[in-house]
Amino acid sequence: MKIALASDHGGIHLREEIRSLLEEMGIEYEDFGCDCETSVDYPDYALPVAEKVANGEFDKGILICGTGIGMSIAANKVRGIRCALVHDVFSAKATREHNDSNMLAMGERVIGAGLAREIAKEWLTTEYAGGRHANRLNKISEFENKHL
Ligand SMILES: O=C(CO)[C@H](O)[C@H](O)[C@H](O)COP(=O)(O)O
Repeated sequence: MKIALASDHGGIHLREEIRSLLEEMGIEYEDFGCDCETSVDYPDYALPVAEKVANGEFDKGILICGTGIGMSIAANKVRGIRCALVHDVFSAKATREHNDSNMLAMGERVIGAGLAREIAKEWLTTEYAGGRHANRLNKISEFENKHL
């Protein structure tokens, strides 16, 4: 599994935590920034990283900003992306099993490092359940193919 990782200025500390988690878990990743503590615009990070996941260059992506909201809104504009904004472990598991989410967004100003690590770990290790959920995802794909 290869993970694409990015944050804006509001998520750099949590991004460091996720980097060390990925290293501990032995998961390959590439960090796409941001590189500075000055203010940047989250779509400049969310959109290119989401495109790399959508085109298969990376298996999944993790995005962090102050709330995770801006990153998730931007990433979900890319066809084929199912980016889940998650701040609890139950939802991390559910969104992999039910939504086959291929991107995870979290907010550094919302949760602490310990919880973020637990969420990411659950999300990275939970498999998609398929079955009835596939019908629902197909409906989203059909809409995307028709309208985007
Ligand atoms: O998009 C967001 C909120 O929905 C992110 O949390 C950003 O990190 C945040 O908006 C950045 O805010 P700042 O006041 O410019 O640091």
